[in-house]
Amino acid sequence: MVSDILVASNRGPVSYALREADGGLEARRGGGGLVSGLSAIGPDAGAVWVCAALGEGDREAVRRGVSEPGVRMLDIDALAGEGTHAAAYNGIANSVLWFVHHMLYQTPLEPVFDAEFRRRWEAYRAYNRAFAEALAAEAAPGAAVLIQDYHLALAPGMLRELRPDLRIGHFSHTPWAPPDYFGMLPDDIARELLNGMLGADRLGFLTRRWAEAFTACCARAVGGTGTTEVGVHGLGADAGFLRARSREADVEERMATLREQIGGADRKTVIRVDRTELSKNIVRGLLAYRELLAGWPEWRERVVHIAFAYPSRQDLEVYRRYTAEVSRLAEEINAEYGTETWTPVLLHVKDDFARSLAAYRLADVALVNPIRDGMNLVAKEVPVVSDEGCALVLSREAGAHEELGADAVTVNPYDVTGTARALHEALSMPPADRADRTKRLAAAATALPPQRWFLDQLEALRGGTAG
Ligand SMILES: O=P(O)(O)OC[C@H]1O[C@H](O[C@H]2O[C@H](CO)[C@@H](O)[C@H](O)[C@H]2O)[C@H](O)[C@@H](O)[C@@H]1O
Ligand SMILES: O=c1ccn([C@@H]2O[C@H](COP(=O)(O)OP(=O)(O)O)[C@@H](O)[C@H]2O)c(=O)[nH]1
Repeated sequence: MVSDILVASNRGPVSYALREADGGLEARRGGGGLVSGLSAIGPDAGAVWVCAALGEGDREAVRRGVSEPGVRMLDIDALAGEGTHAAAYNGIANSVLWFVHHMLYQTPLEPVFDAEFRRRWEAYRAYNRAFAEALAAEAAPGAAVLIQDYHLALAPGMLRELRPDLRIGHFSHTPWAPPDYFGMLPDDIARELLNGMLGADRLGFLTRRWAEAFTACCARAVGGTGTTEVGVHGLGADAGFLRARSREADVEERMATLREQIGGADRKTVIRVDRTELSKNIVRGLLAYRELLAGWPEWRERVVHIAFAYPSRQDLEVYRRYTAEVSRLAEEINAEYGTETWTPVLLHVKDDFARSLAAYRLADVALVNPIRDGMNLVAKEVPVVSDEGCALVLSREAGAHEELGADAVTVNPYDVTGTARALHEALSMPPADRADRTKRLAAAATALPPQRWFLDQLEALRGGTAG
């Protein structure tokens, strides 16, 4: 199969689970914002989406030749050697590059760039090469290839060598680290990474801030960005899809269940929906909620915090520890403040998109307080779906803050007391003000819908109007 438009990313639009009962394969929607954004494009665009097999179910699907239209899954371990995917995805992408861009290291102890790191880097190269080779084989002459994210930073340069005829784009869904922080990477690795990306004709970022940080890193480490164009495309929410999906029966059912769990009809709700991800700052969010109950006792019995923290990157020990800490803290708050008739925190850890939409619809306040976040689509989805208006408490370090800051209650994510105060302010917002702000937030959140976001990049890459 040769195609004129290719998309490449680690996580694809579906993943497969093996059914224990009969050994059959069950397809599920992939999680996270990259998939939410790109799925909206759909197979109608004529694009082929090349992605990695992420678990045993996916690998079995590749072996059995099971696939979805327009999706081509790569079994990286079969192509590049057993263990390559885990070493590249867990060992480099998520525990080095993600940590650098989100500035997550606790620097007295980490990072340590030693011989083990170099071995994992080899695997990261092999993983990128497997993608580059698959893309080179699938692409029609002169095709446009849009490579996604930090997992695939080397693929643009490798693909350029294999197929100089292609138009190659790369898009970063994460923040980009400022030069002083990026400078922690060994110099040769930093240069290899930047030069790999600069193999693309065009690089895209979610905000001007991340694009400028990238350009500054290039200026320092490799003397500039050369002929590669750098553009900004602020991925927005898909209003049509979200509004229709959030009115379906399964969402209504979940709203009823949530209302039961909340208790009293006049109780207010503060919601959050995230992967259990270090950068999402869930622990400080819970600490802030506890300070709200301590410092503004009038909210006791009158508010419930619904926290959806669905599993993410559980192969990494630091994520497992973080997940346990989130549960421990939620239990502690419930033990400290809960009564016979009131559970202050409802923590749910199972990935359930319909339930998330139900929470979006009924929330009074949404808490989005990441330490750093490329965009944060949850902040954009809530105002689109909300039934009666929802106040948004938003970290100034989320990419979404550039577009939504004017109508949100802004917080410094490290300032727990400030976040507690912001929650109080948001809960106290007069309903008319809240509804007006929600309308403006929804308009800003949908300014660049995913389909447009994708087509703008495609046009710019093919030499049309730059975004
Ligand atoms: O694939 P995972 O390891 O499970 O992680 C999920 C995704 O997380 C990151 O998403 C980012 O993309 C969003 C859309 O542009 C953006 O709103 C958000 O701020 C980012 O965190 C990651 O960049 C993706 O590659 C992952 O698939
Ligand atoms: O149970 C859920 C809850 C949410 N989401 C979606 O996951 C995405 C999270 O994207 P965001 O940009 O906020 O953060 P990321 O997880 O990509 O860092 C949003 O589109 C959510 O609607 C999901 O797939 N399953």
